[in-house]
Amino acid sequence: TVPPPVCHAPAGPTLALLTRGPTAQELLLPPSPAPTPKAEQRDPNPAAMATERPVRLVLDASLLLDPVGAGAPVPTLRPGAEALLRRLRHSNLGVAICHPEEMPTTVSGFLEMAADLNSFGYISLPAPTGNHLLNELMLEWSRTSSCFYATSTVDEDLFSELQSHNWKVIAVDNECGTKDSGVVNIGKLQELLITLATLIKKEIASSSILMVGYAMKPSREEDFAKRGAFPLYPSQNGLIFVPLSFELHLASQLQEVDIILHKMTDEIISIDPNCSISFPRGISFSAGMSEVIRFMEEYPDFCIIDPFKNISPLLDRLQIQEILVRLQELGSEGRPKLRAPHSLKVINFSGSELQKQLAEANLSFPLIVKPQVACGVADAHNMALVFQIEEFSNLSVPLPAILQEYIDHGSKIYKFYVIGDKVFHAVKTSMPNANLLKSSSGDEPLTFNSLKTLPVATKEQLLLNRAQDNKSLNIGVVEEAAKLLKESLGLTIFGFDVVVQEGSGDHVIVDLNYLPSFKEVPDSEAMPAFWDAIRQSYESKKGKVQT
Ligand SMILES: Nc1ncnc2c1ncn2[C@@H]1O[C@H](COP(=O)(O)OP(=O)(O)OP(=O)(O)O)[C@@H](O)[C@H]1O
Ligand SMILES: O=P(O)(O)O[C@H]1[C@H](O)[C@@H](O)[C@H](OP(=O)(O)O)[C@@H](OP(=O)(O)O)[C@H]1O
Ligand SMILES: [Mg+2]
Ligand SMILES: [Mg+2]
Repeated sequence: TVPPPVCHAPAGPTLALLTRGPTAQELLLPPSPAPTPKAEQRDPNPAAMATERPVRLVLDASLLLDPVGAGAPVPTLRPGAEALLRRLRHSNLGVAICHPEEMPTTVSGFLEMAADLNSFGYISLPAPTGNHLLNELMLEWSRTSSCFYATSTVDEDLFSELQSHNWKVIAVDNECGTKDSGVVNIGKLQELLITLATLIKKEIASSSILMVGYAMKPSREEDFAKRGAFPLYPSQNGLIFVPLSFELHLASQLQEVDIILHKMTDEIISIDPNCSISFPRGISFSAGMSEVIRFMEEYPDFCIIDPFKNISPLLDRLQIQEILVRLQELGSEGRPKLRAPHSLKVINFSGSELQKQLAEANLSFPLIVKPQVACGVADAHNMALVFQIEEFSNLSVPLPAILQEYIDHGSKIYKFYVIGDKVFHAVKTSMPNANLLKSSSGDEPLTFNSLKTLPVATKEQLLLNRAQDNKSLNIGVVEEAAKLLKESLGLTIFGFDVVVQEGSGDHVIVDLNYLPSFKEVPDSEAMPAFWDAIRQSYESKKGKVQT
């Protein structure tokens, strides 16, 4: 195969940019963020100026390779490096991995593969000779971008050459440290992102730039990050996002951060099902989240999205029911009724009074049975559809449970998402009418997990539904409910599920969720709404504190 063209800078030690195909500039780095419109069109909003200059980050090989495995036949990444690369991949920074040219190909190949996997560029750094250490491309970057060089190897000559061209050097975890005052020294790789974010924020030096520290489970972080939700390079409305690391000292991270964004239910260890949940009562959290809780007790004015007490009711399907019942005054003449399903809390399924209780709660079979605990623990989504009272014996749904009226809704569900002051909704296939499910369940309850094994309608059942005269959704009624929910819940981002009852056309809200994934909303709409919601929440909280 023809060796990739190598673009060499002028004589002397150069950075040979190994490229395949287009010239180094296009290939080496993923497209940098869109350049700001020309000065005359520049948005006066300082946050818009945040997109003034692309930010480029060059990672030296020493930062990523596991020093313990040095010289091993197969190179390995240092602990934490894989997470760092994954986060940088979605950071909207221009990133390149740099390694000495004379490095064994087993190692350089490994790094080049890591670069390719993460859509980074890579730079092969020939042995330093003479006094020119930067090649033309890096010099050009210095002129057009804010540039950062992160390494675990001290090279004073390279550092001073970089700094003379306005590069910021970050030295990570190097034993001897560096005398050079301009170099930012940090102890652990996990500190790199927040250090970088702090430097970027300082570089932009606009008071409107806000740093958001987020805490959620890795899979949820990845889902958001892949959509571009967490840029390290300021979003269009001036937000910078960094992961909060529970392995580092929290207070020092929060000194740099303006907002905490969290999904506390991802950090729940257990919930006491026998006590009514009222944060913090009934809930035990991970050590990391417990530290965030203590921090908020000490600094109640710190902006957190969202306050634990506001989220707490959404962990409890009984409290969700109480919230939804309050909405029922909404209905008005000539418009579909918006309501909660009839429901009843039970602490066991064998109560002799059960039949009587059901009648008092205006409940008849089929019933959908859900754990009272709505999320945060593994079995929060273990449910059952029960067609007759006999099927309650040995029912596997966690107790206490909520028995809910099952609404025949033609297997169509409307997932509404309130993101700041915007309301989105998506239509998804849902469970079919009860008669279609009963036939397949004999005299047994239909048990399922709503996240993993929801018994949604089959193609045939969907066709059957088509024939029905399904009442359509009245968006106005639901958007009014969304507005009321937002005011009463005090939440920045939440979701709720609406089904339209066949026959009556009642709009029934069957579920309420905190910080859902709103996967169905296109990124181009969801991300700006997500960022605006965060900034609005911050500004309204700050406004309240100042008054
Ligand atoms: N009362 C009801 N009548 C008819 N169908 C229902 C009812 N409640 C729930 N469903 C159906 O079951 C699905 C799961 O129920 P629900 O949304 O309450 O579970 P969840 O575990 O809270 O799900 P999520 O992941 O949305 O939080 C709903 O999406 C809907 O398809
Ligand atoms: O994982 P727990 O704490 O049990 O709570 C779930 C929520 O109840 C669901 O609403 C989430 O699904 P969506 O993000 O699609 O709404 C669901 O998100 P996930 O399916 O991405 O994990 C969970 O957050
Ligand atoms: Mg739901
Ligand atoms: Mg839910």
